[in-house]
Amino acid sequence: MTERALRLGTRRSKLAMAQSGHVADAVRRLTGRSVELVEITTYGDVSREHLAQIGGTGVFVAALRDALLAGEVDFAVHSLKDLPTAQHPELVLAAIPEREDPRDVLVARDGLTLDRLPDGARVGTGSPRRMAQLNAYARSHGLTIETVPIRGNIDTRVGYVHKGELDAVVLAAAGLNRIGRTDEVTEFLSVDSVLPAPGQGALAIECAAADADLVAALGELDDPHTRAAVTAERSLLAALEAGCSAPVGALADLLAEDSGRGEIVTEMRLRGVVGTTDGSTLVQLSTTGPVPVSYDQAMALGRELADEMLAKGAAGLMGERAH
Ligand SMILES: NCc1[nH]cc(CCC(=O)O)c1CC(=O)O
Repeated sequence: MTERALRLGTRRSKLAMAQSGHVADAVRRLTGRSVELVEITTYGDVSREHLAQIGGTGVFVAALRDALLAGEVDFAVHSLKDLPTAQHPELVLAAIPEREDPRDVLVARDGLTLDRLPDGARVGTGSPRRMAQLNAYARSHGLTIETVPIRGNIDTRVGYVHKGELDAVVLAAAGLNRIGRTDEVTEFLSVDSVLPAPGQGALAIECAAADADLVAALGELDDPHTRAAVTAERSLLAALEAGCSAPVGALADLLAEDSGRGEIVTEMRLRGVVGTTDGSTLVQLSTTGPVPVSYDQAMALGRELADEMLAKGAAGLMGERAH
């Protein structure tokens, strides 16, 4: 008897289709089963409002989860950074595959980089996190830039630069990589200047917790290092009681030392930032913890850093909390 095809619920955007396509291929290779894509439109795709105004996390995610819960699809692929931190009672993140480049990038006219932007340059981003860190960078480098709130899919955002309406836009490297447009990047922004969103560059593969066989099969795609890192980043975000539209950046990475016989990983480092969108105040801290990192340790590292950031006034910088 042949098993029926697995149904992968996906958004229609070019980025979502690319992500889902890659995961579908991997699942086919792994399970030998056929996988079909089922397109679903989410509120985040149709709304013209700015994301920060829609408020609330998970606008891209809700419709996919509804389809999962209704049994219309078997699994779904999300950009992890769009996923609310709260664990869904009936769904499980069966796999978090190896993360892509987590950095933000600049796509600017004439090959410009951040420190060569002209005075008064207009830089498009709808993300309070990016605004806060870009404006802080500008202030500390004696630049004057104007951050302009934009949103839309990658084509729309890059289009503002091509049409001459903006000098630059800031996007996630991973998104451009996945749709094959990395060559349009004019600068990969150092994480020392701009920390990415928690989970940026990682995907989450979600299915019903009750579907034990599928949970196990999809689990083959899991990358434990990525899972530990994004768990710490998302724990920080949750402990700050912030959502995906809050001005919070976080990045966990593994620190290695040369043992004389090759590199050995010694610690996990977690860096976090919160700031006002005008960049006048940033709280930026980091902490380290032992490896290998259990789930509980990753969670604890995030909470620990959040506590330190809150003690330095992080809560007062986040403004209205999105729920
Ligand atoms: N907020 C939209 C979104 N969700 C995930 C990505 C990029 C891919 C990723 O971070 O995994 C993007 C686009 C962007 O921020 O430029």
